[in-house]
Amino acid sequence: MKKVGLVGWRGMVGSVLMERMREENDFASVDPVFFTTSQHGQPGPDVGKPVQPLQDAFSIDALREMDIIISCQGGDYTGQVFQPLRDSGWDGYWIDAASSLRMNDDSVIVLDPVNRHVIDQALESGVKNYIGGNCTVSLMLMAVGGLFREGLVDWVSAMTYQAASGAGARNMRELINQMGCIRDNVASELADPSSAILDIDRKTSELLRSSDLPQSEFGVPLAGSLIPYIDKQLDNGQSREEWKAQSETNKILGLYNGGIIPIDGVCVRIGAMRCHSQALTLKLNRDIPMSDIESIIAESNNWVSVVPNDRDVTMQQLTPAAVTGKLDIPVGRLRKLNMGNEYLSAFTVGDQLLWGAAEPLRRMLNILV
Ligand SMILES: NC(=O)C1=CN([C@@H]2O[C@H](COP(=O)(O)OP(=O)(O)OC[C@H]3O[C@@H](n4cnc5c(N)ncnc54)[C@H](OP(=O)(O)O)[C@@H]3O)[C@@H](O)[C@H]2O)C=CC1
Ligand SMILES: N[C@@H](CC(=O)OP(=O)(O)O)C(=O)O
Repeated sequence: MKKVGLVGWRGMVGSVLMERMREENDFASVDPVFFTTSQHGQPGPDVGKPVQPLQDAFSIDALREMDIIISCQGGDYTGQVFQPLRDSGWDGYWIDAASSLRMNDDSVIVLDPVNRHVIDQALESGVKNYIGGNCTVSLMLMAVGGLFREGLVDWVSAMTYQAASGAGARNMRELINQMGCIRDNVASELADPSSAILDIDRKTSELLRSSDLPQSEFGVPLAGSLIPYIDKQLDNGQSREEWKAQSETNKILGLYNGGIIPIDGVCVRIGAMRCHSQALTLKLNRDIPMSDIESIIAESNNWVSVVPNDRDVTMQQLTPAAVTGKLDIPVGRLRKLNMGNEYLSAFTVGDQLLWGAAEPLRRMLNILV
């Protein structure tokens, strides 16, 4: 049985990974060793079989014992440990949720329902680093990867509606605290049906602009507002999150050696908890019937489904509230746009911690064992 070192399993992404591994009985087929940066020596988690006490995640000697390491600990940890571990001669498989190694030539971005062929080729040629993609990119490809696979896509514009979870656990808490604070601020007016809505609105706006609203994580209000900027600012005017769309998608699809498909858009943080949504405009290279488009999308993997472009069904099925905590990838609002029959609109929702983070890593581990 392969020795698998798990780092970052206590964090938000790591906990979702642990949940999925328990659900799928993955621990039965590996010999798991749990690492920590802060709780060295404490008992390991319950995974249905005895495990050693927690190992020191900074010990190169302990890490070197592993056949496979799977890290959800974040980019700083990867930056500190990965290269010294490789320099020590360790030749095992490194699976990582962090973005640090994604674009390296000796790494593959894993999303096996979309790029199993790329993964298989890399395994054959001896690649040892398998990195989870950016959540927004992975969710977009789980949704409309079939159209790329069929060679139908000229370009894509992705306008995103990204959940608080992408910014971290503390940000999720802050979003709820902001919501509670906004409600509490006008509780008496809300209880009185005759109170004036413009008074409620004025008090709420004043609170949003004041320092009384908790905002140490986001820096600004998210509840009752939105943030049209995610990740770092780049010199070309894109945010780093927007830059990832084209670079990571083309790498996942194995297109980075030529024939790049342009992908660009605006990434926006909204007050959802853990589901990212995206409004896509796809420029197709020919006019194909909607029924063919729907079948290509629906048949491209086991998790995607087409939601009919009907108001009631859309409101019930194509929302973060409906999708949260599930592996389902619904795609709806499919229609040809006024610009012409080659212009397709689509809206998709996906759980940012499942297919957006933990699930591709879990599946890569299973490919290796
Ligand atoms: N692919 C993607 O789209 C996504 C990737 N990520 C990546 O995953 C990384 C980890 O993100 P995330 O899971 O949000 O990080 P967290 O902050 O939730 O956890 C990171 C680590 O913090 C330590 N920790 C300290 N206190 C606690 C506590 N009270 N509860 C749990 N853990 C604690 C744990 O390490 P220890 O046990 O060593 O103390 C834990 O592994 C990110 O940095 C990013 O690189 C994140 C989101 C999406
Ligand atoms: N940037 C994403 C989350 C994330 O961690 O992305 P990445 O794995 O590319 O750093 C978001 O904020 O929603």
